[in-house]
Amino acid sequence: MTETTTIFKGLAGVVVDTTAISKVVPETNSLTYRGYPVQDLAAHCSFEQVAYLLWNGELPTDAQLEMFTQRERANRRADRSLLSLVAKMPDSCHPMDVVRTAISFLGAEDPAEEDNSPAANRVKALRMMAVLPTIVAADHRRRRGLDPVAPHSHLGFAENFLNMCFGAVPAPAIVRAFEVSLILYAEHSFNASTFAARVVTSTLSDIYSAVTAAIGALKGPLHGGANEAVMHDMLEIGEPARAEVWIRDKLARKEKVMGFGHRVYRSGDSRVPTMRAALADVAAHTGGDKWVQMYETLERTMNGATGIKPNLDFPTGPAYYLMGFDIEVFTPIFVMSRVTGWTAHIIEQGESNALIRPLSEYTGVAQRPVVA
Ligand SMILES: CC(=O)SCCNC(=O)CCNC(=O)[C@H](O)C(C)(C)COP(=O)(O)OP(=O)(O)OC[C@H]1O[C@@H](n2cnc3c(N)ncnc32)[C@H](O)[C@@H]1OP(=O)(O)O
Ligand SMILES: O=C([O-])CC(=O)C(=O)O
Repeated sequence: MTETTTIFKGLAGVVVDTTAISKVVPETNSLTYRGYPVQDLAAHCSFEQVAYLLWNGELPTDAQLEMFTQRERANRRADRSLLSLVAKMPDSCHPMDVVRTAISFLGAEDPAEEDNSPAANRVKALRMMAVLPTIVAADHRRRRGLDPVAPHSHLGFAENFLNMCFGAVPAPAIVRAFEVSLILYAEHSFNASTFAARVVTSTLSDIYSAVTAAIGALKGPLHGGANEAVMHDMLEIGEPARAEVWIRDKLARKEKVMGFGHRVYRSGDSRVPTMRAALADVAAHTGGDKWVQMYETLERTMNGATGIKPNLDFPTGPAYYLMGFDIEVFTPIFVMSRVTGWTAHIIEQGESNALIRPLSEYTGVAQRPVVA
């Protein structure tokens, strides 16, 4: 083992391991999943096809997709104990607490929890992907005082979730914009939540524990929680005409503007143009022009003042708001998508494992005796 005393705060710039799942190239502003540009996947694929790709390395044939879709649809129902657990969660807790608890409970219920083989983990990953929308939608409706809507086995993943949330499938343009957001959110190399999942997996712990840890990491506003923060900020701003002053004041107070900046990208997030176009489609269908204007003013002012560009959470915030979701459900939706990337990484980590345990430089009190 080689040791170094150089400290890379936040592991910035450190290459920790290899991965064959996705590649982020900040210089060319590109992101590929298993070699396919994410923009092409968003233009031509369903979320189910992308999940299959992440787990299996190749896009499915028609027959493979048919079998995969059937298995996903057959796993959508949450059992009574899980639904009653969701119903018992405090109204005051964040919906991310509900999904974190639900995944932990699924692990506790699974008699094969300790089987960490890739085959078993693929089965568990599909189950989590299939049941998470049922949990998120039931919790969303519960908070509105509504009964849950059961999953439908004849609807696609995105349509079924929207139907479970709103009791009807919205216009095709809204369904497609939502599905595009899921595809863009699915995977992003060694981000903080994926890394948390890999750390847990590296101890030979189980997939549910790793996903639970990842959900905890995603919740924070420097990571997935930013999509909610963006919309809270936009509502606080209220009108596009106030956006410029709002952002200048924020920067003058040296506060971070949520939805901007990225650890890896320096000249813009590769996924933003695709999601920005999806936001425009949603706004056109819902009369949400005001939020697009505010988006543009915030982007322009931030760029002029700092050169810092929006990340994916910036367009998804107003897009989800215009689709009709309560703000607190934005990050759980991110979980519904990213669970595919997390579990692909959990399987990859398991197949070539080394315990993840970095070093630290001690800066505390020098050694001293205990005086009895
Ligand atoms: C899906 C996702 O997880 S995407 C990320 C979502 N998170 C957010 O949108 C939260 C807001 N953004 C941020 O906090 C940051 O840009 C991060 C955490 C995403 C990445 O940050 P890091 O790589 O650690 O860079 P760091 O936070 O040190 O920023 C570098 C400089 O840019 C500034 N900066 C970076 N992002 C922002 C921002 N959003 N608003 C204002 N200033 C910013 C920092 O203040 C810092 O300035 P300084 O050098 O003068 O101190
Ligand atoms: O890569 C990151 O650090 C954060 C991010 O954009 C993501 O997880 O999608």
